[in-house]
Amino acid sequence: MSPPPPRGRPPPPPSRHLYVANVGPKVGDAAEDVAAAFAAFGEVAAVQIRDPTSARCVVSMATDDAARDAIRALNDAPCAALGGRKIVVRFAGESAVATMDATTDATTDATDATTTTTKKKTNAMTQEEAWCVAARTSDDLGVPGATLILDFVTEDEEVAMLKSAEEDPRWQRLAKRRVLHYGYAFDYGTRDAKAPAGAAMPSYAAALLDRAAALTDVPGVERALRCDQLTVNEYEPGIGLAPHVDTHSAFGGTILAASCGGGAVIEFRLHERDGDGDDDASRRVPSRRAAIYLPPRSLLVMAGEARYRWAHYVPHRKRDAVKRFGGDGGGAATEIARREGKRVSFTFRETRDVAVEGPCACAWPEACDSRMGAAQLLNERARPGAVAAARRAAEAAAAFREVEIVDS
Ligand SMILES: O=C(O)CCC(=O)C(=O)O
Ligand SMILES: [Fe+2]
Repeated sequence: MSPPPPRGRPPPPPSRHLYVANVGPKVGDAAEDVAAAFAAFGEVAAVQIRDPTSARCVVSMATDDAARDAIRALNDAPCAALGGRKIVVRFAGESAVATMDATTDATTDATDATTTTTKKKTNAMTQEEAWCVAARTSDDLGVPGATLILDFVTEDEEVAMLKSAEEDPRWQRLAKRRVLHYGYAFDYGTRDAKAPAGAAMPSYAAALLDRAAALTDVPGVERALRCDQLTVNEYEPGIGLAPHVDTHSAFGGTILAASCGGGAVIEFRLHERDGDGDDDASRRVPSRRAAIYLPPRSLLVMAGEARYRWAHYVPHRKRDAVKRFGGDGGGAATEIARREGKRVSFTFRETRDVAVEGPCACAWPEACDSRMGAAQLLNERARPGAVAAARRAAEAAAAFREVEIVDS
């Protein structure tokens, strides 16, 4: 008798094509998010996503070496660029690449972030659908506590703010953008701001914050004058910011973000969980997404749910899909806004000190680092049950705090 054939198939030989799992629209990633995550290892030639329900894709790097480096760094490890989710990365077999070629609805050519769409299936997903089409107004956005004020910054102020930032010698270079801090320096490791930034709040801040505090019917502006920290982010076209909730323990309840230079979309993502849930994907996919276009000289005020419960995110792409002003759904309701110039955002926050003020007491413990460790926040996407456990811990902590308050 001849020996039984070896079990399983041999692994595909090295190539520039990668099979990537736990990544894709099903778990909340647009093709450009995926391209941005892999771009750290070299040029990304294409990201192919099979359909809108897929959590797998084929990423084609420009070279075999870049593909090998991506496997080494990303396989079976939490991917920081994709919200800390653990992903699988292997060389793709010919069949995976061929299957994608035959059925792919959207291929993002990540080198210039243009999208070619081949409708080979009737339910074809276009890249614009994978994007979250952005509202023009915060009423339309529908995220409680988020208010956009158009033309808040005057043209003269915009010029002065950009000039003042440009001339500041303290710029800090991050992987994809430059940042500058005033008042207190934001620490990208702890996500806290405790150390003096080496510069007081700039001279333009007082007038802006005074005017913000005087706005009527804007939740949160009553705290504007407490802002003692400013972070300036400079984004080249195509660069974004990973989804995050600004640390509850480190910053107060109102965040104000002024946009200068260029516009961009900011997307809000809500991760709701029903009970313990045993569907892994339902824990990772945002249950709601809503985006809004931030034109130059606008001010976005985030308070309440928008600040504490929803993550915000600037997608890495050169074009945004935006609703037309006054669009009623008839005709072409969506237009493409190109990110042409640099966008420089000015984010004003109020620092807080847990040692003095105690932990955050917001109503959303599942998004609250005061009650959930930062590592746990990252892990919860990968580890079933972590959210429920954290929620139980948070409830226990809240109950304990109530006792403390009653006793004092
Ligand atoms: O660029 C923006 O408007 C957002 C900046 C932001 O979210 C932050 O600095 O935490
Ligand atoms: Fe933020």
